[in-house]
Amino acid sequence: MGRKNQKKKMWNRKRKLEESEDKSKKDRKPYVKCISSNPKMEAYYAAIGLHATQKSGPDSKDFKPCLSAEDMEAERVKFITCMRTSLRASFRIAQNIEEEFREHLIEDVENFVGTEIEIEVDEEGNAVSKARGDATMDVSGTDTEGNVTDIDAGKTTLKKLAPAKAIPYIPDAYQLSVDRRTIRRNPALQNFHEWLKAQTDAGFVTRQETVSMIPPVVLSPEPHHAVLDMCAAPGSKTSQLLEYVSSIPEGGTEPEGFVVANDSDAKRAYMLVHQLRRINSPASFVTAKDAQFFPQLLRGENTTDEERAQEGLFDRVLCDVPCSGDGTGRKNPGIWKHWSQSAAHSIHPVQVGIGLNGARLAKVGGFICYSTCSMNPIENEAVVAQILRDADGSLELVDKRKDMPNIVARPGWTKWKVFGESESKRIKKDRQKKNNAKMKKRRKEYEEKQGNGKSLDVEENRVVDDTQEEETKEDPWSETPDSWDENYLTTRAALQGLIEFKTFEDVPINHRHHIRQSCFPPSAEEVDKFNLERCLRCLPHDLDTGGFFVALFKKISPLSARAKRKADELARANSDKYDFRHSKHDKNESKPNQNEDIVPEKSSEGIPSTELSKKKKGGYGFNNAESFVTADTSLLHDLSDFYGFTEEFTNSQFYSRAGGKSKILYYITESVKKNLIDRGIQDKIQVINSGLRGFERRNKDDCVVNYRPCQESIHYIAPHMSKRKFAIGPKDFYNCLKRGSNAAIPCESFSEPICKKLRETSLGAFVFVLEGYELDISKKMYMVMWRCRGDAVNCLVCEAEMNGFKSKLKAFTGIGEDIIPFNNNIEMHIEKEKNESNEEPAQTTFSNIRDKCIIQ
Ligand SMILES: C[S@@+](CC[C@H](N)C(=O)[O-])C[C@H]1O[C@@H](n2cnc3c(N)ncnc32)[C@H](O)[C@@H]1O
Repeated sequence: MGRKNQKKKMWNRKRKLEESEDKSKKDRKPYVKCISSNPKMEAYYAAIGLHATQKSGPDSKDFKPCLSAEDMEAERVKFITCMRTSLRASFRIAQNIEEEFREHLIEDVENFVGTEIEIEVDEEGNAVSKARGDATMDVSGTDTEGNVTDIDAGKTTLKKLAPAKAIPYIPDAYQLSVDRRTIRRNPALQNFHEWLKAQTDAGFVTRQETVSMIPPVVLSPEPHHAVLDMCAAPGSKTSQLLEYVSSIPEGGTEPEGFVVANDSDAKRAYMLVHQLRRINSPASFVTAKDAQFFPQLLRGENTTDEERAQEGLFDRVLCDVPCSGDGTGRKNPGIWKHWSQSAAHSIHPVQVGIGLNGARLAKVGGFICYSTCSMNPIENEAVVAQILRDADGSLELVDKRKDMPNIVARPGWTKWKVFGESESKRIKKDRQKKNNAKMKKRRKEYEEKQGNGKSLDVEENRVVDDTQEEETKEDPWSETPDSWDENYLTTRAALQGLIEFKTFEDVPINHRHHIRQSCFPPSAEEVDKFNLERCLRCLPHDLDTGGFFVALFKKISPLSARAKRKADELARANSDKYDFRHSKHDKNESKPNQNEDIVPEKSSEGIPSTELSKKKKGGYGFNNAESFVTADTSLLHDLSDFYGFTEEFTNSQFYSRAGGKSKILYYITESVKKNLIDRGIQDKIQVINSGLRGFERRNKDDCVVNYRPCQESIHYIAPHMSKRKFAIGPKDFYNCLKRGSNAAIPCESFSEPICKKLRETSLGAFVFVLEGYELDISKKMYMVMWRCRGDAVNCLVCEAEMNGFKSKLKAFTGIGEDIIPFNNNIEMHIEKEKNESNEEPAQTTFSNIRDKCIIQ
């Protein structure tokens, strides 16, 4: 093609791009506030008694029944008002970082958001966006009472926001008085946002919803524990669990515990790997499998009697199951639009199946946590009751309230009403037709002729009330029920298509596969036995959070053969009905295999086609083409020689996923190898990832050993290195940090002895460690470097980790600078308050609250 034509094509492409950008700008709809309302959801929750209990006193953590209609209405209003405000953002400081450094980060938090902050708001009190001048965010209810500052700044004013609060039942966690969008977009919070991003990238801080932090704290694994997270993606709870098991025992060089993070959706499991990379721990093992079929990991003939007696491998199991998610309405507007009671019934059997398999996989004496972000008893207490029923006395519920003294959580319910949704597909279609403008008009005319505004759909036993539908469209949440009488509330629910079934026998036979016996409340005898009140029910207005449910089981004996059979049957029935097995590996499987021992599958049936094709190309293991296999021995020998490892170390801890001279060698902990790989986990399920990248092959062939260590695992590998490792002082360390990632750093810029050593070092990778931290591995002060051809070295550390090093170096030695200096205005503000009141400004310290927050 001639040059002229090429240019023409390029200009055409550019023009088209500009046109499409212009078009998309024009088409961009203005920000419209989503109405958080759903009449059916409101009618359902009122009818099943969500507003029937209240706090015993304003600061009480106990609850009592609402005895009057006024009390119930007050409860409803509190609930609704809260549900309609946007969710406050929250974050926590990682638990696996050094105490000294944690204190430093807490100080940063105090400086940034520990005092009242003034932010710019528009005339309606909405926070002003820095990205789009016209867009505004809802921060209503976040200001300190009546404290709107009357400073005129054109159309905007300054409004004082309450300081961040330490979350009293989660260690080192904070809840802000603004939502995520405001943090992202308001200029007053820009520095704090930058700080938050940098610390998140470095793995020291995790932005996580407050209630989502509860299950790992309830489980509180010990550092040597084997933990299973059955439904793990996107991984916020997994990273929290990983922090518990990532600590290195005294005298050791790696964690003893591990977390298996599983999700049925392989794509989501890959996202999980990305999320966990921040934590930089080798103690994770990511798999993709329907949790109902996650296998028992016995060791065939080598299984000991003790292992058989314990039944499961895991000390802690988290079942954060898929759910309708109606507790997340404060951050997910879609919940309001799409809520349906059927969703709870549909997901209920899968939730029971996952919980039961979790119980089977736990050790006797271990704990299983069941959690959902739904408020619906069908997904909560009904599931817990069925798990207890099927487990036949092997499990008991544990009340964690006493270990989390400041948590406000309502007791689990022992009775509830069961509703079915009357809307069949046909009825739904009809209703959509009715809402069609033309149909509506005709219908109105017809009904006027009939002389009333209502018609009864006899077939479906459903009252259709158009006038009501019109009214509720506006703002159904602000509508007080005419009466709090139970019968009235049930009828009101019927108006929304919700039909109550008093007993299972009332459920029409053709609906019983959907509305199951297990959805109904337990019998009086079971109520006494199950102790459902020990569950934690978190309602949004109790702690200004999302809605959440948590139950903790203790496994007191192995599951009976009958219980296991039941679990198998349920899982099989569910897998026939629902396609939760997103992974390619799972889709070819139809039988649960919990009771199998590790017999590698011999047949080639059930192998994903991609894996088969890989086999044809590469000729490696067919069960799991991505299996971890011990790396090439000659390569490991060369590595040991060049970096000074013992061969025992390299031979046992480096794996490749493709065999031969693969691009990456993975570093896997002894405990992951012994408990998972050696037990044949790879023969049973799809393994997505494990360990950390230990060595990476270089494309250039200019060095004796063409593999360089990776920064992500260097803290675990370097203690075993006896060659090419240099301890340097803080100034030399900072010298590398200030130059940035991959920049050439002249040898002469280091102190004289280090410069001399560097000049004597041959081409290739080496490691710097901060003096005094050689054996203090948990502080992670190792850096991967490269000796270049000229008189220079490179620092092979990415930008995010460089920032992390800067923060730590400043905290440990006082040298260097903080990555994001905090807002000077706030400093001035504290100073001003101090001068005015001659005492410390209120709420500037979190330490008091932190002291109370030691989880036992
Ligand atoms: C509530 S989310 C889990 C959230 C996660 N624990 C966290 O804290 O980030 C539920 C997850 O379960 C997965 N899932 C759905 N059905 C599953 C099944 N049968 N087995 C395993 N995972 C499943 C979904 O893909 C989804 O990622």
